[in-house]
Formats: sequence, structure tokens, C-alpha cells
Amino acid sequence: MLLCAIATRARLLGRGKLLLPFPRCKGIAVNMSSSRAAGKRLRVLVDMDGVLADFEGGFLKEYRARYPDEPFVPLGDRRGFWVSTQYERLRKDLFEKAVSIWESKGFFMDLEPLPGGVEAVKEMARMVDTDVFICTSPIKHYKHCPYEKYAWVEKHLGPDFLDQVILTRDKTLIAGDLLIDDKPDIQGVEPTPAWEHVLFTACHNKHLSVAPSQRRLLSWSDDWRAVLDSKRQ
Ligand SMILES: Cc1cn([C@H]2C[C@H](OP(=O)(O)O)[C@@H](CO)O2)c(=O)[nH]c1=O
Ligand SMILES: [Mg+2]
Repeated sequence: MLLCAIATRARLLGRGKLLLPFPRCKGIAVNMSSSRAAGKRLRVLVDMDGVLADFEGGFLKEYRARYPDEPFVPLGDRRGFWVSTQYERLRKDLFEKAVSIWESKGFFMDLEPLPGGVEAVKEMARMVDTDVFICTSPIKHYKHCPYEKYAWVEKHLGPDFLDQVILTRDKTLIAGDLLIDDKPDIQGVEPTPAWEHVLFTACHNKHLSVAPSQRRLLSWSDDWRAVLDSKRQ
């Protein structure tokens, strides 16, 4: 109630900031950035690995360079989200070899952008009434990955985009209208996340039949603009 009263009396400033009109509150900006508070802004959460950055391609290239004599899984034969699980099935000790690749310095930093992803995110960010966040999970071996994820965003999307990075191991806690993510099952402590999960097609999930209610984006050439528009009021 009080917040409502404050909000109605406040002057709206640019992107979701309210400047209180009361003399004693002069100059105090209250963050009203949530799409709910602003009324009609769309909030899009975009995953990083497998959606913007080519984790699978980068992994296979590095694995083959480091272990040229070991068996490997061609991208066309990938099944299941976790690379290490499939490698372990191939031969038990390949689990550790696979893990050693993404725990190495430079792995996340050097991932190539997936076609069209960076351009799509930049375009989304320019759309009216649209907020875009990169929502990505760091691996638990934290020595390089969190730093390199930020560095990747700075390199490919620019330093201003660093404000849009959300690092979390539990994406169900993040509120948004859409989550574009290549992981088929996104679970966490929140049983009913705010977002609709749009499954981004990747080599490991393309054979899965998804629930009729779940939407897919086949690639960044697919009609992601229509998916966003469908969520606007
Ligand atoms: C181990 C592993 C991680 N990842 C990605 C997912 C997470 O990033 P993202 O949330 O950006 O998709 C990150 C940590 O698990 O690495 C895979 O995509 N496949 C894997 O097999
Ligand atoms: Mg991913």
C-alpha cells in the first residue's frame, strides 16, 4: 500500500528508476526495475553455454587436442546433457579426462560464439520495454570459470553488458518472463519458477521429445522475436 502510494506520487525516471518527490527523500532513487513494478517490461533470461557460447564444440576440439588417442563422441552422437556422463559410459576413466577439459584455464573464455546469438541478444537489449539478462551457471571448480564468463561477455557483448550477468547455480530463483536455455530439465528449490523455459536446440537435446506445452528455439535463425512478442501483454 505504502509502496503504491509512493509509486503514484513519484516521477518515473528512464529505465525503471523512481525519484521520490518528497523533500526529505530528494535525490533518493528507488529501484523499480522489475517488469511487474514497471507494468509492461519484458524480462528475458538468456543462458550462455549451449545458447550463446559453443560449449560442445569447444569441448570436443580441446578434448581431441589433449587426448588424440582416446575415443570420443562426435557431436552427432551426443545424448544427454552432461558430457562427462556419456564419456564415462564409453570408458570409466574418460569421465575425469572430460572434466579436466572444462576445468582448464581458458576453456570458457575461448569458447566460440554460436551463430547469431550475440547479435540477437544485442538486438533484444535495444528493443523497447525489454530487459535482457545472461543467466548462467558456473561450474563448482571456480578458479577460472566465473572470471572467464564475465570476460567472455565483456569481449563479445561489451563492458556495459556486464551489468546484465547473473551467475547462479539455481536458475529457478531468478524471476523473468522467459528463460532460453539448452538444458532440458531446469530444477532448483523453487518448484514453480516465474519464467517459461524455451528449450534451445543443441546436439545433446535435439532428439528429445518435449512436452507439448514446451516451446523450442531451433537456433538463433529461428523466430525468437515472435517468442518474445508472444509474452508481451
Ligand atoms: C559439465 C557441463 C557443463 N555445461 C555448462 C552448463 C553451465 O553453463 P550455462 O548455465 O551457461 O549453460 C555450465 C556449468 O554447468 O557449463 C554443459 O553445458 N555441459 C556439461 O556437460
Ligand atoms: Mg546451457
